Amino acid sequence: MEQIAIETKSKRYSLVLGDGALQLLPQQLKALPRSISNILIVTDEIVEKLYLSKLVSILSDEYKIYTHTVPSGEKAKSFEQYYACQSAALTYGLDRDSVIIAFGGGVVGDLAGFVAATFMRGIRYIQVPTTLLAHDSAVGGKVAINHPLGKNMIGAFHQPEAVIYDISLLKSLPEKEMRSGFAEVIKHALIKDADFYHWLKEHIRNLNDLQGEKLQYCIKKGIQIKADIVREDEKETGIRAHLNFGHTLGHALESELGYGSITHGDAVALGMLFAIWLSEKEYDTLGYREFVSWFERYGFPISIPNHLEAARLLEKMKSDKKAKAGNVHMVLLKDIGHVQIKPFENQQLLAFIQQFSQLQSMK
Ligand SMILES: NC(=O)c1ccc[n+]([C@@H]2O[C@H](COP(=O)([O-])OP(=O)(O)OC[C@H]3O[C@@H](n4cnc5c(N)ncnc54)[C@H](O)[C@@H]3O)[C@@H](O)[C@H]2O)c1
Ligand SMILES: O=C(O)C(=O)C[C@@H](O)[C@H](O)[C@H](O)COP(=O)(O)O
Ligand SMILES: [Zn+2]
Repeated sequence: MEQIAIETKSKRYSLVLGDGALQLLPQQLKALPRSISNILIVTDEIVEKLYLSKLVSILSDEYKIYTHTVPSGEKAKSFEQYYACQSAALTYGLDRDSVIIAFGGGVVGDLAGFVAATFMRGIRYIQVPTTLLAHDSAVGGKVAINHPLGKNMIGAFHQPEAVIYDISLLKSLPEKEMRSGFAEVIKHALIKDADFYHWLKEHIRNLNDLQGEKLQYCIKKGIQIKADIVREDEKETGIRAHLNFGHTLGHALESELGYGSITHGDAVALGMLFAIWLSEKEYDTLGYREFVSWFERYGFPISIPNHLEAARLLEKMKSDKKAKAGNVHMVLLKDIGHVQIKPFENQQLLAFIQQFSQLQSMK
C-alpha cells in the first residue's frame, strides 16, 4: 500500500493507493479530527451494482450509512442530479458533522464533491475513486457540474478529507474507460515529466498493459505530478492551468457533441493533439505526426467529427475558464515537460481549428 501526501494551501490530506485500499477507509475516517454523525455514500448505478454492498459492509458496523445513487455517466453532472443529491442529504438529516463519500469515477467525484462543498455551506467528503481517470479528478479539489453552455461551469474548490484509491476496483472497467483515464496519464507526463513520457511509450504499448504494477505506477506518477502543481497553485491563479492541457478544445467537443457522447479522456486526447499541432507551428519541436500515430495506437480519436462546426467550437472555447477579455488562452508545449500558455486572436484560432479539421479528414 502506498500513501501520498496531498498538500494545498487550504488542506493537507492523505491518498492511500493499492490493491485492497478500501479496507483502510474506516481507519481514515477514525483519524478525522471531528466526530462523524452519519455518512452519505453517493455512487452511480454501475458502481452500485458492482461494489456498493462491499463498501457498506466495511462501514456499517461503526457508522450510520445512507446511500444515494445517480445515473451512470456524464449526464449526472447536472442541476437535476445535484438537486436530487441535496434533497437526499436533507431528507436523511445530514448535518455539519456528516461526511459524504464520493464512490465512483470522476462524474460522481465532481458531483458529490460539489454537493459537499455547498450543503450547509460546506461539509466534509472523501473521494473513493473507481476509475483510472479519477487519479486526476479525485485530487486537487475541483468539483463541479456542467451547464449546457459549458463544461464544469458551476463549481467550487473544495478539498476532500482523504482519497482511498483501491486499484482492484479498476478490474471491471471497460476498455474505453481505461483509454479515457489513460489520456489524463499522458497529459500529466507531457506537461511535466519527459522521462515518464518515454517510459509510457516504451511500457504501455497498448491498453492491456495497464494492469498490475504498471497500472499502479501510472496512477502514482500522475497523482504526484498533479499534487506538485496543486501544492503550488490550489485555485488556478497560475501554473494549475497547465493541467488544462488538451481541455480547451476537449471541453468544447464534449459540450458540442452532447455530454456523455464522447468520453472526457477521448475529448482531451483530441484536444491535446490540436494543442500539439499548434505548438509545433509555434515552436517547431514536438513532431506532431508521431503523436498522431502514438494516440491512434490506443484508439483515441484523431480527427474532429465532420458535422461539428469550427465556429461553434470556437464559441465554446471562448467561454473556457482560462479565457481573458474574450480571447482564448491555449496551453501549448514548447517541448515535453515545458508548458507555454498563449493567447489567440479569435479569427486566427478559428482558421486554425478549420485547418486542423481538414488536415485529419484528408488523411
Ligand atoms: N475535478 C477534476 O479535477 C477532474 C479531473 C479530470 C476529470 N474530471 C471529470 O471527471 C469526469 C470523467 O470521469 P470518469 O471518466 O471517471 O467518468 P465516470 O465517472 O462517468 O465513469 C466512467 C464510466 O465507468 C463506470 N464505472 C465507474 N467505475 C467503474 C468500475 N470500477 N467498473 C466498471 N465501471 C465503472 C461509470 O458508471 C461510467 O459509466 C468528467 O466529468 C471530467 O470533467 C474532473
Ligand atoms: O485539476 C485541474 O486543474 C484540471 O484542470 C484537471 C482536468 O483534467 C479536469 O478535467 C478539470 O475538471 C478541468 O477543469 P476546468 O477548470 O477546466 O473546468
Ligand atoms: Zn480532465
